Amino acid sequence: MARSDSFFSTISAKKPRPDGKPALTVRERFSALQHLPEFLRLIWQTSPALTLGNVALRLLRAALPVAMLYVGQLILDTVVQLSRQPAAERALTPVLTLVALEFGLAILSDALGRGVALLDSLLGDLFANQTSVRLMQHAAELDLDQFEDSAFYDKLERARRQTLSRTVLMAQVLSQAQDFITMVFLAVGLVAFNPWLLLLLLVAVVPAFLGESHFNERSYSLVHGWTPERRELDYLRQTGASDETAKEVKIFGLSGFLIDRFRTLSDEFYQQNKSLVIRRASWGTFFAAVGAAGYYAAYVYIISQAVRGQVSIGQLTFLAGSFGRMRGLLEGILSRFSSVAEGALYLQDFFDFFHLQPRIRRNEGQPVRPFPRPIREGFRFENVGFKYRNAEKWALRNLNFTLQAGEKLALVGENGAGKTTLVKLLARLYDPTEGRILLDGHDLREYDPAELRQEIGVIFQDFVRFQLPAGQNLAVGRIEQKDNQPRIEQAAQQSLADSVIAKLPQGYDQMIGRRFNGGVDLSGGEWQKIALGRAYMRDAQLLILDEPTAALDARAEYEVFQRFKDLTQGKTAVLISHRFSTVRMADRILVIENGQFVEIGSHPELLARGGRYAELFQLQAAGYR
Ligand SMILES: Nc1ncnc2c1ncn2[C@@H]1O[C@H](COP(=O)(O)OP(=O)(O)OP(=O)(O)O)[C@@H](O)[C@H]1O
Repeated sequence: MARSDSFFSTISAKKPRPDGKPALTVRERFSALQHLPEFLRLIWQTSPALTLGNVALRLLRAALPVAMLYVGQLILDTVVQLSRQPAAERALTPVLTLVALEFGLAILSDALGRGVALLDSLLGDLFANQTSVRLMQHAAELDLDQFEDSAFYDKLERARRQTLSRTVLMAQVLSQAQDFITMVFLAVGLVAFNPWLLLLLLVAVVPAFLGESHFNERSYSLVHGWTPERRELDYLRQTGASDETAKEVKIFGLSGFLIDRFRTLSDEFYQQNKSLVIRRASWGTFFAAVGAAGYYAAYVYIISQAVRGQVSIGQLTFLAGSFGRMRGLLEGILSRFSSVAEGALYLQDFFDFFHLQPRIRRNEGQPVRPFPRPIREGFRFENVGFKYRNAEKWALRNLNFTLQAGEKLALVGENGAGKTTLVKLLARLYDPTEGRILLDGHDLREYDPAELRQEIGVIFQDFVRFQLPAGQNLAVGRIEQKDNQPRIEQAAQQSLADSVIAKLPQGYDQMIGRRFNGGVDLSGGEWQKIALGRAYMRDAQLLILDEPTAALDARAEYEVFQRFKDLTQGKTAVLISHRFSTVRMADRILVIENGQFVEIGSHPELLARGGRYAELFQLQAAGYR
């Protein structure tokens, strides 16, 4: 074994982790244990009754091993005593009573063990379910911006993987307490006989503990450092075989490329992990031998005491049994201790995720401005600039204009000009990096974001194709109304989705999307009509359609916008489209280029001005001539 790979070199030197960070110090490892109380509180909150029951059964079970060993001692001593008596006086009853007692204890121990396992599994399932719910709830509160950060994804991923494995940690912590109590009982007998035996026990077992905890830390570091790659592995696995990607993977013949990448990454992880588990197994064997040597030294000592007549045969079995069990328990406790500490390291990731706070939220302690009903003045952009997280370039800069109440405003600009970004700022999915947006004269940040979003209906170009029945797919626009069939049908009519749904074998109850049984997929334009219906489900004061009509044929798009104009009478609306035949229907058109304001005005005004809009319009019109 190379020097740099040996156990002693890795335990003494601070070797960098695979993610480039230095290995964790012993102190860091111990400090992770501070998360245990919070973790235990979560378990308690999951089900106080199951937790109490579990603890009670474990306490009872903790006392059984010493009781059984003691009964064993009594049995042997009674047998020896009886064997020395004249044959006629040898009554079996006292021995049989003791054997019956030991039998009873054995049955009880087994029943308690099964009871504990049952409660562990019930509590574990509940805990995993509740944690998944909390995870989804918390993720829903976070900002969009946080979802676009890869470090955030790593945290989310680690927290997600935690939900199941944490139930193992729970059982480990509880077993730890149980075994500790058993050990205290056993130690009392052993110390009374000879306190040095306890010391011998510690000396025999501690090296194994140090080895275990060292390798646990290495394995945590490996797994932690590999989070991004493991995410990539999941991504590759899914991309290689999923309904969403199958089409392009086949057409472009990508499977080889994806499989190669998967193989390279997974092999690399396998190799690193393999070398770790081999070293772990080798050192583990050595330390187990040290432990066994300690046990046999003690055994020889106890036997010699028995031969000298200083302890009875019964005591010999009791002491040897106690020592053997204690060794097992202590080894178990110590090695479990390092996996508990390792589990606590993972807990850190788990709680880290839950401690992430959204920035865009209701200001605690400050009065919230009620949302204006109706909006009187509109939205005013004052010198608004926005830069995406980790981006060099400004997506929007120096934006000054007013979206007047009741106005239909179209946004025009080339790909990447910043149109969608502007809409996201209006919906407060992000806050401006500089400048501010005023609604009726007050900063958007003074309103409750939840209320603001209720008053805004946005359909994005990359709207979600929910794998849900057709009716519910529309109802997601206002999910509280999911059982209001007339309302859903009205929205379908308004968005032209009604004719799509009429063709489905099960109408509004037809599952759409191919993921689930009996699902029917729709064409791009048909999906868009469904998504548009979501906008009509809302009673929003501001409606935003960010190119949700790109896949509609020209006639359908024309009709959609004609209706949109009629149906949103008196409401404020923002439309994004690359088709000028649609754009010209708006009251005013805002042209942006590279995130900057270029011009604003009605279609005739902008044409007359002969600026950028006129140029783009002529360009498109020329294509049709
Ligand atoms: N989540 C993001 N993170 C980083 N940069 C982004 C993100 N989304 C958009 N951008 C960048 O911000 C700029 C503006 O993008 P935006 O989506 O607002 O353009 P758009 O005008 O809507 O374009 P299109 O007509 O193609 O839909 C682009 O340069 C884009 O690359």
